Amino acid sequence: MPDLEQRYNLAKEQFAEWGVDADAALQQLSQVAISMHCWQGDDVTGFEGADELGGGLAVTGSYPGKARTPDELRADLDKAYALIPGDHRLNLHACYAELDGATVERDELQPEHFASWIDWAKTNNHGLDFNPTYFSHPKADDGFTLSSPDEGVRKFWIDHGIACREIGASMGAALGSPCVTNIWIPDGYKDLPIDRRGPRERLAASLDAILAKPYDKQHLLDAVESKLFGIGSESYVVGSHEFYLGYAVKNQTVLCLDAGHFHPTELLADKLTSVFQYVDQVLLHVSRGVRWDSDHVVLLTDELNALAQELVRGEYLGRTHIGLDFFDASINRVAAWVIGTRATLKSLLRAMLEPIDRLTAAEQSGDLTTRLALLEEAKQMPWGAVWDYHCERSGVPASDAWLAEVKRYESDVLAKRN
Ligand SMILES: C[C@H](O)[C@H](O)[C@@H](O)C(=O)CO
Ligand SMILES: [Mn+2]
Repeated sequence: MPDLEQRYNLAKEQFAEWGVDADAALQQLSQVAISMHCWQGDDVTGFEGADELGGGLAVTGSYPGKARTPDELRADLDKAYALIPGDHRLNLHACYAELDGATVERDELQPEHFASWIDWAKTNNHGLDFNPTYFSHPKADDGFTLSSPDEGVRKFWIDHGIACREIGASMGAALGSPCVTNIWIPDGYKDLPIDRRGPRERLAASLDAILAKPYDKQHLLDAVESKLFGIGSESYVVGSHEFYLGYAVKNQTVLCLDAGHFHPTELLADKLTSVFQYVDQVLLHVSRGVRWDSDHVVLLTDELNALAQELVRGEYLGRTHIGLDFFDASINRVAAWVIGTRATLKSLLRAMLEPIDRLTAAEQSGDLTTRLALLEEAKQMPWGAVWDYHCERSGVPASDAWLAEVKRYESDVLAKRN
């Protein structure tokens, strides 16, 4: 049985015959930092003592071993990162503040409440991204936050957004890498609204107030995220795709596109070349909806491959922030991170190993037969040998060897939590 390097060298030759440089693909892949989401580790619970998940979000499953404290969550994240090739980021939500038993309302959060996260990120070479938390809170219980008709409620959430931008900017400054701070709100109606206009006008004004203060883009990048519907907001979501696309174009914020936030047959891949005509940067929330926005763990699906192909073929990686957004409590949570992050990296590697020049030449000369034939043959090229070698060279387990590590961690650590 040839070792991984020998297998790689054989694969590399085969790719070279196709006109593809496998070394260059691995070099490009190693530059990609995926923002792994903290909320997969504890079913979006956070550390404020919330006992119910709000905002029309739902996590199903009761797999044992969920992280209960910041230290447990960081230990679980460490384990996951150790099984993924490359240096990656962490995406934090405001409800993961460390308050040491004090009561600090969300509109009063400060960078110091995230000091341990920042120290940990610095030590482990992770960039940080951030999100204000507009759900799982009494002031969001009626389904409205930044678009609420109640001025006091609206002000509270505007101040939360302002506090979170300050926190994001200080994370970015401390780590020397811009912190993408993403606004997603759950606001909407279960049933048919009469006034669709008022909430959207209020949301636009609230966003303007939150984003009024300019920050250095080396520290903070603002993003806005749309959604089609949530549980309890089936008929109307204030922050729809059209709303935020318009807002992002007008204000040149980053536009967040979540794979689960569109109609089930509507795919993100075809949206990228359109939105990149009008916005400079995109934040992707890589997710996997099954029949609805179910936030299943990301796998190497056709949909994910198509997304990666668009990023690579269009040379958009430098303008794209890739974050994960799924939460599954029916399987080992560390494994969920590893499966989803490795799948996302694999999709990018496969796209980087495509014979793009030959495909483009075929298309431009009108030889659509060759284009289709090459696309099909590309599927059986030995990209798996390239991936395994990349894992080994990056010091992480190749193939399915990571699973034994997760199982060991489960019996040594997770199973002892109750
Ligand atoms: C927890 C996140 O803020 C959330 O998943 C958001 O990004 C979203 O996609 C809501 O459906
Ligand atoms: Mn999302």
